[in-house]
Amino acid sequence: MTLLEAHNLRRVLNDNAVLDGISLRVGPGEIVGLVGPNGAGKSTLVRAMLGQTRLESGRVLLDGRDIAGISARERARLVAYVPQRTPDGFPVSVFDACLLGRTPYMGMSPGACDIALVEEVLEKLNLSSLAFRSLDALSGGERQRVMLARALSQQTPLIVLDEPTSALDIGNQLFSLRFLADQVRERGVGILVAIHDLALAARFSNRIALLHRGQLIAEGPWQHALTQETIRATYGVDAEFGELNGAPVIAPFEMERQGGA
Ligand SMILES: Nc1ncnc2c1ncn2[C@@H]1O[C@H](COP(=O)(O)OP(=O)(O)OP(=O)(O)O)[C@@H](O)[C@H]1O
Repeated sequence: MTLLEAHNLRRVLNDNAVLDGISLRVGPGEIVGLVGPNGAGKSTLVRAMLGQTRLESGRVLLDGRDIAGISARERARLVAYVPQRTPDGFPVSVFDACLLGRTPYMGMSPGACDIALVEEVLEKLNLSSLAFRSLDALSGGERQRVMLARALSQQTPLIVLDEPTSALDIGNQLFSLRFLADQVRERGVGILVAIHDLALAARFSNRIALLHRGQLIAEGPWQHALTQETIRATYGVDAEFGELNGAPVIAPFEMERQGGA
């Protein structure tokens, strides 16, 4: 079974193919790490796979059905999205922001089980002390952690995240990704995560999809997708690989100049 499938997606902006024939799938119980340099098309692909982008061609299947034919409410029961940027000017409490994640299941107002679930998620993510603070009054990293809590409150079989650790310190980066990996193991959730940190991507993903100029350059286990050749061709840097306590280490170096200067 596949939770999310993209078939031959093509998106052109300003005569530029931002997505150029991309096919990708995410199944239950796996984390797919989407990596690639700035402007590669990661956010565009993420939004396309959520049915939020007009496409020149291609189609996206969510839970086996064309996403265009699935209502917003049903989509929200199937997939939760953590966007790259948290909206400003959103003066609700942390608790209410997470409760919004329960909207696809609620009638006019939240039930006791919705409230209990949000309380539980906030506690598990060490956010209970912020529950009644306004979202607008939080730091960037705190807000990013709340957006993850909101997505988890949605209790979907699929979670799509666009750079969910970009504002987090190293402790919270590890904590958040470990928490997501636990969701995969315990609940069989499928995850698509766009992320810049190649070592973290390698450590937590079952599969890596490497995007460059709108095309998938490599896809597979990180040892296959992230090689000196693919990193050189996409990021324009050299890389050395290692392992520390079982965790991959990927160190970038400036490429040596050919022929000197
Ligand atoms: N509205 C737009 N009009 C024209 N070009 C756009 C528009 N939105 C995005 N692009 C271009 O599409 C390309 C892909 O952008 P996208 O945001 O998907 O990249 P990304 O891989 O997520 O980058 P980053 O790592 O910097 O977040 C970029 O070259 C960007 O400039």
